[in-house]
Amino acid sequence: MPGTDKSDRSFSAVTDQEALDFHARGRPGKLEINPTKPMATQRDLSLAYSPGVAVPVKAIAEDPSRAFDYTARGNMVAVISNGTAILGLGNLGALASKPVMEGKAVLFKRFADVDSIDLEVDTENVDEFVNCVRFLGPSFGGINLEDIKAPDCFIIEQRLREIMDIPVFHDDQHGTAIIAVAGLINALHLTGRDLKTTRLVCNGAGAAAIACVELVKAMGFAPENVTLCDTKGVIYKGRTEGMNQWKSAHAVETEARSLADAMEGADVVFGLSVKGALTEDMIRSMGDNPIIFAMANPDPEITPEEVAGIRDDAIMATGRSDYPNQVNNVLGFPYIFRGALDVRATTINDSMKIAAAQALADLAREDVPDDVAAAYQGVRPRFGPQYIIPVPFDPRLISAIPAAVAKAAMDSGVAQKPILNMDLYAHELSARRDPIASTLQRIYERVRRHPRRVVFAEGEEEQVMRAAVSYVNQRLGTACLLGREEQMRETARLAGIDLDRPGIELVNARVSRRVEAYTDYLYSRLQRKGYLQRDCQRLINTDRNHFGACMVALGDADAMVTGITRNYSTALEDVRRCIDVKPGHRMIGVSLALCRGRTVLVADTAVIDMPNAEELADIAEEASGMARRLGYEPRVAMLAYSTFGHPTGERSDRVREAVRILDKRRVDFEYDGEMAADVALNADVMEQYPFCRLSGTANVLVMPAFHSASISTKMLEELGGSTVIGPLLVGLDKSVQIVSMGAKDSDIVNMAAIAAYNAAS
Ligand SMILES: NC(=O)C1=CN([C@@H]2O[C@H](COP(=O)(O)OP(=O)(O)OC[C@H]3O[C@@H](n4cnc5c(N)ncnc54)[C@H](OP(=O)(O)O)[C@@H]3O)[C@@H](O)[C@H]2O)C=CC1
Ligand SMILES: CC(=O)C(=O)O
Ligand SMILES: [Mg+2]
Repeated sequence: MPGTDKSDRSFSAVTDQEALDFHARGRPGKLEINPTKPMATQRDLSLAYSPGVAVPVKAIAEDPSRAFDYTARGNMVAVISNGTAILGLGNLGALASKPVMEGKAVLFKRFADVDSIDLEVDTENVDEFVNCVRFLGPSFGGINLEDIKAPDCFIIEQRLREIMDIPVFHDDQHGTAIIAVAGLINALHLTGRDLKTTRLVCNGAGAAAIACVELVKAMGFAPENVTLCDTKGVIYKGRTEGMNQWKSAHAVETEARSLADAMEGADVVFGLSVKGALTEDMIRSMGDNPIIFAMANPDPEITPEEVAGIRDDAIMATGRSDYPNQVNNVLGFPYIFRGALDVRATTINDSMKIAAAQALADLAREDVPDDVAAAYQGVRPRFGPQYIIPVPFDPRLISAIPAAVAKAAMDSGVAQKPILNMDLYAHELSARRDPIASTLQRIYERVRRHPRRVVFAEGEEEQVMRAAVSYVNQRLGTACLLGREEQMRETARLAGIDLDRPGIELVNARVSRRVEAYTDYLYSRLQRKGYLQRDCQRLINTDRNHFGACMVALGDADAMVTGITRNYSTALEDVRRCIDVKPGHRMIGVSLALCRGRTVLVADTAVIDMPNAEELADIAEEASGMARRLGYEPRVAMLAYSTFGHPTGERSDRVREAVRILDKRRVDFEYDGEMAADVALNADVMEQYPFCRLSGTANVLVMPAFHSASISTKMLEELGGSTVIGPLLVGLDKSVQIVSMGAKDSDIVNMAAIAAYNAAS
C-alpha cells in the first residue's frame, strides 16, 4: 500500500507513578487562574471593583452584547461533566472526572488560546443537570459537555441547545465524529472505496458511536451498510433488549447477531466501546485493506501491534498519541470553539462540523513544511496509511481549522460578528501558538532521531533519577546515573523509581575501569596549575562533576547535566577543569525567556561578569548562533540604559563600541544598539527611531553586564510570570548543561534534552 511505513510507537507511555507525580507536583492539578489587569493600587481597585466596576455593569445591563467587550466571557468555555462515561473507564462519578476535565481545559488553552474552566456537576439526574448548566450561561462564551453517558447526553445536549444562546457542544459526540470522519475520508480515498458501497461496523452505541454513525450517514453511507453493536450484540430491527430511541434509529435488517457476525467481510470498523472489545479473529474476517479505528481511551479495542501481527493491509488508528493516526477529539474541540468564539457564533451547526472535518482531512494531504516536520518526530510524514490525520502538535491546525469553522459559521448565518479579513485572521490565529512548546518540541524530536548518551552527574538525587527515567522513557537515549549503586538503589526503592530498565546505566566512579584514563587526562590539563597526580585521582574518584565531564571529554558520553547540588559557578569551574571552550568561540550563558506568547533569548546570563566591547560583540555572535540552532532568525538588540547616544555614559559607550565591532566583523544577522529594553521590545517605541536597523522587535537581548542579565531574567520569572529556561551554556567544546540548584525533574529533563541536542548539532 502506498506510503506505508513501519509501524512505530512514536514515544513512550508513562508509568502510573509518573502520572500521579505529574498531577501532584507543585500546585496540585493542572490549572490556576491569573488576573489580566493590574490590581496593585487603590486606583486599580477602584477601577476593577467598586466603584469603577459599576460602569460596565450598567453598560451590559443596557446592551448584553457589551459583555464581550468588558468581561472574559467571549474567550471562556466551560468544560462540564457528571463523570458518567469518563473516557472508556465508565461511570466513576463527577469528582473522579475532574482530572480529565482540567485536562480538556488546559488543552483549550494550549492549542487554541481559549480560556477554559472545568465544572463537575454531581448529579445523574438529567433535569438537575440541565438546570444547573442553563443558569450558568451568562458566564461563558460556550459550553463543552464531556464524558456524559448515553442516552442522557443526547437529551441534555438537545435541551441545552434549545434554551441557551451560546454554542453547546457535546465533545464525545460531535468532536469524535468530526475527527473520525476526517480520518475516514482519507482512509476511503487511500483504499479507493466508494462510500455508498462501503460496509461499516461500529462497536459501541453510546454518545460517540451514535454521533459518528449519524455523520457518516450524512456523508453518504447507505443506512443498510452501517451496523451498530453494543454489549448485547448487533442492533437489529425488532430487538427489544437494551434499546433506546437513538439506537432504534440505526437498527438494520440483518441475520447477524454478534459483533463477530457483523464484522465478517466489513470494510470499516469503529471501536467506541471498551478496551479489548475486538478480537484478532474478527479483524481476520474483515475485507481487504480494512479500516480499523479502535478509539476507546485510554486503551483501544485492539492494539496496532495485534493487528500488525495478523494482517499487513490494514489502515489502523487509535485514540492514543503514542501510535500513528491518533483519532481523538483533541484535534477538534479547541479549534472548533476558537472559530465559533471568534465570530460569536450562536451555535455550532452541521456546516461548521463538516467544514472542520474537511479542513482536517485536507491538511493531512498537504506537503509538510520543515517547521512542521518536528511535530512528527522529525520524520516528514507522507499522506498514506500511517498518516491519514495530522497530529495534535501540528502547528498548522490553529490557523486551518478555526478559519474553516468561522467561515462556515458566517456562510450559514450563525455568526454575530463576521470576520472581515480572513487572511489577517489566519495570521492572528498563528500568533496564538505557544512558541516554547514548538521550540522544545523541535529539540525533543531532533534528539529522538539522534538519541544521545547523557551523564546525569548527581545520580543519587531523587529528582535526577526521575529525570533520567523520563529521558529514557521519551526515547531520547541512554541515561548514565553517577553515584554509589547501593545508595542509588535505596533512594530509588524508597521513591518507587524503577531503575532496572534498558537505557539506564548506573556508573560508580570508585569502581570504574576508566578512572585511570580520566585521571591521566585531568592531570595532563592541571599539572601546571598546581595539581598533583593524586589530587586529580581524588577529583575523579570523589567528584561526580569531574568524572562526568571527563566521560564527555573522552567520548564515553555525548553530554552531561548537573547542578542541583552545587551552585552554578562551582559546577562550571568543575566542568571547565575538564572541558575547553570551542576554538574560535566564547563561552556564555543564554537564557530563554517566554512571556505572553513571546520568546526572547537573553545573554550573557552566566559567565562574563563585566564584558568589554569585544566581549559584548562575541556574546552577540554566540547568542545569535544559539537562536538559529533553536529555530529563530536572530534580531539582536545590544541593550543599555540609553538609546542611540542619549543619555551618554561610559557603560553605554562600551555597548556602542560593540555595535561598531559587529559592523567591522560583517556578521550575518540583524543587530543594532545601543538601545533601552522598551525600544528593543515594543514596536511602537521602536518606531520613534526609524533608522533602527532591526526589522522587528528584538528576539535576542545582549545585556551590558552579567548583573543586569541575571537580575532582569530573575525579575521576569518572579514578577512577570515568564518561564525562563537556562542559562544554557554555549561555546564549550563538549556539551554540558548546568541546571539551577533544586531544579525539578522536568527542568532537568529539558536541560538534558538541550544538552543532547547541542551534542548533535
Ligand atoms: N478517541 C476519541 O476521541 C474518543 C473516544 N471515545 C471512546 O469511546 C468509548 C465510548 O465513549 P462514550 O460514547 O462517551 O460512552 P457511552 O457510555 O455513551 O457509551 C458506551 C457504549 O459502549 C458500549 N459498550 C461497552 N462495552 C462494550 C462491549 N464490550 N462491546 C460492545 N459495546 C460496548 C455500551 O453499550 P450499551 O449501550 O449496551 O451499554 C455503550 O453503547 C470510550 O472508550 C471513550 O474513551 C469517546 C469519545 C472520544
Ligand atoms: C477523548 C475523549 O474525550 C474520550 O475518550 O472520552
Ligand atoms: Mg470524552
